[in-house]
Amino acid sequence: TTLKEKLLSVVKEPSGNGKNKITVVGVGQVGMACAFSILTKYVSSDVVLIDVMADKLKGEMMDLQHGSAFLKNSRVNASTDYTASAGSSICIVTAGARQREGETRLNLVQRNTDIFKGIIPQLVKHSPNCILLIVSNPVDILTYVAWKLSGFPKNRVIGSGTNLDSGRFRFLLSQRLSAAPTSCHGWIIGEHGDTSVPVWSGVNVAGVRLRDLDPKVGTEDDPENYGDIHKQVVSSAYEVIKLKGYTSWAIGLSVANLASAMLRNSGQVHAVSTMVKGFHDIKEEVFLSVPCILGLDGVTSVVQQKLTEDEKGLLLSSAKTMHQVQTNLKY
Ligand SMILES: NC(=O)c1ccc[n+]([C@@H]2O[C@H](COP(=O)([O-])OP(=O)(O)OC[C@H]3O[C@@H](n4cnc5c(N)ncnc54)[C@H](O)[C@@H]3O)[C@@H](O)[C@H]2O)c1
Ligand SMILES: O=C1N[C@](c2ccsc2)(c2cccc(Nc3ccc(F)cc3)n2)CC(O)=C1Sc1ccccc1Cl
Repeated sequence: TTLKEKLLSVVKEPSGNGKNKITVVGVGQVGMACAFSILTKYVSSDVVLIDVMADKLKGEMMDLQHGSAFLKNSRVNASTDYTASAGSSICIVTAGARQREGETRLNLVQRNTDIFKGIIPQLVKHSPNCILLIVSNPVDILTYVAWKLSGFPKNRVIGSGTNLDSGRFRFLLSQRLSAAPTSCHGWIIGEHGDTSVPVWSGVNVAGVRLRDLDPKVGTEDDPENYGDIHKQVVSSAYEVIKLKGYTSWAIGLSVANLASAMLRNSGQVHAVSTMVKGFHDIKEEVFLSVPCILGLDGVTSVVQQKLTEDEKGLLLSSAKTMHQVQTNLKY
């Protein structure tokens, strides 16, 4: 008998996975920030990393495993083989190619779509009941691609969308108002990134809408230029890239927050990318961000915001752009 057999008498062999198993595909800057945030915020005690770079993958796994004693005994595993992801409740996809100098967005989208062809069917095969949470860019289009490749119902294919945009907006607004970011309520919807849509009519602190105090808030002729806050959401993304070469912590924390909301079946509302055909007169099958109620089934409800004609117009033009790019994709 081995020392272990002398030490322990088995009552029952431990069964499969816990209910909070999360797989992260792509162990680059974003994927590792997601994994680290999930582990340190105790969102999951069972994280699996997947990538094609075997050495980087093993190194990141080992480095996180060595912290297990400080992570409430969370388990971290890694493999280039998708069998390791089996039974995941959430699969987070951050894998992707970086935009090359002068590369068109459409070319990058096709390259990332080709990468997704090797990822999504594998995740689906081993975790047929999971929620797919897409982070790779362009996130709204790639969430549509993941939905098409997975065959999942639309409630279980979610893009991080404008969750990060909204988080940056709330931080910047909190700086202007000297109130905590969690007390500054503002929703950025639509296409993630440069052409996102701030819903100024809903921006409020304790239910007091800034628009009710000053109808010019967020407009071009607002003497205090609150509209600059949304411009800064975009410019700060470029500034972080210029300063450190990539972004990681904010996106990692926002993705961990989404995972937590779903795993706790919380019903929390988050701006995430979902299939918006039928909302706000959108006729195309596209994914854009709107406020969604999140739970164990992914997106269970969409909040029907009252939008101005301008806000609706911006959404519709994003829907058209998405649709055009999507119809040119080969997958
Ligand atoms: N949605 C958002 O708000 C948001 C914010 C920041 C970054 N991003 C996006 O996240 C993505 C990742 O960014 P990053 O800085 O981590 O990039 P990165 O280059 O550091 O990491 C990408 C990782 O993907 C892996 N990979 C490539 N092909 C793969 C495949 N076929 N299977 C598995 N893994 C594969 C690479 O090996 C690499 O480790 C980019 O598309 C970026 O634009 C999105
Ligand atoms: O914080 C970021 N960093 C990225 C980044 C991370 C590593 S390399 C570039 C970023 C920063 C700036 C621009 C930009 N554009 C882009 C467009 C389409 C793509 F397919 C990929 C990237 N992307 C990726 C990204 O989506 C973000 S959020 C972001 C970007 C632009 C405007 C507003 C926001 Cl809230």
